Amino acid sequence: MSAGMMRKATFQLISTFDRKAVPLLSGAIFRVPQHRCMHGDAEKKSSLGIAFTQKASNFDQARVLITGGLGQLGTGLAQVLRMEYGPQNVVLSDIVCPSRQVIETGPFLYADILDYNNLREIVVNERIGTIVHFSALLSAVGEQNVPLALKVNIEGLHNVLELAHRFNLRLFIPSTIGAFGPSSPRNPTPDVTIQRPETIYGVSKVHAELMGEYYHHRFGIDFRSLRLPGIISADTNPGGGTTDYAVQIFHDALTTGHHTCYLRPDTRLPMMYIHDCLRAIMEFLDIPEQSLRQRTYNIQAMSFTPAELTQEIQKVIPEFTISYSPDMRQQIADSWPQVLDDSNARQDWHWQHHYDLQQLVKVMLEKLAPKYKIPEKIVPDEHKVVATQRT
Ligand SMILES: NC(=O)c1ccc[n+]([C@@H]2O[C@H](COP(=O)([O-])OP(=O)(O)OC[C@H]3O[C@@H](n4cnc5c(N)ncnc54)[C@H](O)[C@@H]3O)[C@@H](O)[C@H]2O)c1
Ligand SMILES: C[C@@H](O)[C@H](N)C(=O)O
Repeated sequence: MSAGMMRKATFQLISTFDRKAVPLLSGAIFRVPQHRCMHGDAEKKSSLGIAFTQKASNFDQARVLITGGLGQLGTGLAQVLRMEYGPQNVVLSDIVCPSRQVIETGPFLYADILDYNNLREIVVNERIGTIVHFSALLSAVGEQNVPLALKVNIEGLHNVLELAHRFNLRLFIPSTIGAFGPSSPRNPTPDVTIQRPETIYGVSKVHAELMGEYYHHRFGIDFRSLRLPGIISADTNPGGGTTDYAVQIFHDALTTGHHTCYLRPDTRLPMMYIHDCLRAIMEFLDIPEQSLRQRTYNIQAMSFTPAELTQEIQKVIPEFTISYSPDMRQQIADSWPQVLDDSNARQDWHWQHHYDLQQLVKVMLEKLAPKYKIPEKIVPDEHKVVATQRT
């Protein structure tokens, strides 16, 4: 399949989420790095001492490994990467059982982020050139099991950094709004400011940002990170964070008609529709190194409170109701940014979000209604999502 056809196919895939709101994903993202094992053309000498150039074949192309790939973000990213680069060139991995669909759509491997030798074996055997490191315990589950969060989020990170160093891998590790704390400015929160998070998740993500940047400066590793808001998706479930209500509320609106929210009605947090998130990752990884003034960028799309989200849902489902019963997640949310300042991302690599609150509500209801066998007319035509290119 030609590159153009692949991009068209990617667009078609994306258009199953939302027919018009996502543009074509651009050019080559994962340039083949100078892998120490075998990548690229190489000057070799035969046993007779005759020099010849060994051409890189498809077999020698560097490939992408996604760790923690069966969570909320991994399968979606694998889908878009595979449409661009071929199913075999993107290896999903996790420690949980893959669905039949995962097994049928491309390579999947068991990979415990705490098992360095197994990871090294995978990098060598699978000719990995880029790691997208998604394995983590999120903010709420991290607080419930701090020893495990320390292991997965910090020891796991060290394993990935060591592999990147040894094999000269490219490394993308998402960070989060949770990397800020109560002493950070909250509205807006700039890229470089006080970072004193009060969750083990946040502490481990600041550690990841700093360690990644250290490995970049010290060893030249192409480390990149985006501080993501709460991600909202209709296709996958969130993994135990503080922003999860903003997904569950849509399921409740279409089933029971009532949502009990664990946050107060006025709790404002940055959020993003999954398409914008996946597109941001793809675009960010495609930026030439010299265009990046920093290695870790904030990205922002929308910020809303549970009360504002409810109002927007009620425009489509007027009988929907909400009640509030704040729990320990309230304290976490109160320490996080309300709005991220992402002006550096917008300036350096032209980041733009496409989905605002109104479009988010429409696309989520449109996508979830058929899953609950609710006629699509729940979203009246005038509320259907239309393409928007925000300027
Ligand atoms: N989803 C969001 O709202 C959001 C926002 C900001 C940043 N992020 C970051 O993006 C990344 C992916 O997020 P997500 O929402 O898909 O997370 P998730 O919780 O849904 O998935 C994490 C995955 O890590 C796996 N995992 C746990 N322990 C592991 C181990 N020992 N070895 C290998 N894998 C292990 C889990 O099985 C799970 O599938 C995380 O690093 C997260 O911090 C997510
Ligand atoms: C914000 C993000 O890091 C995750 N959804 C959490 O709430 O923990």
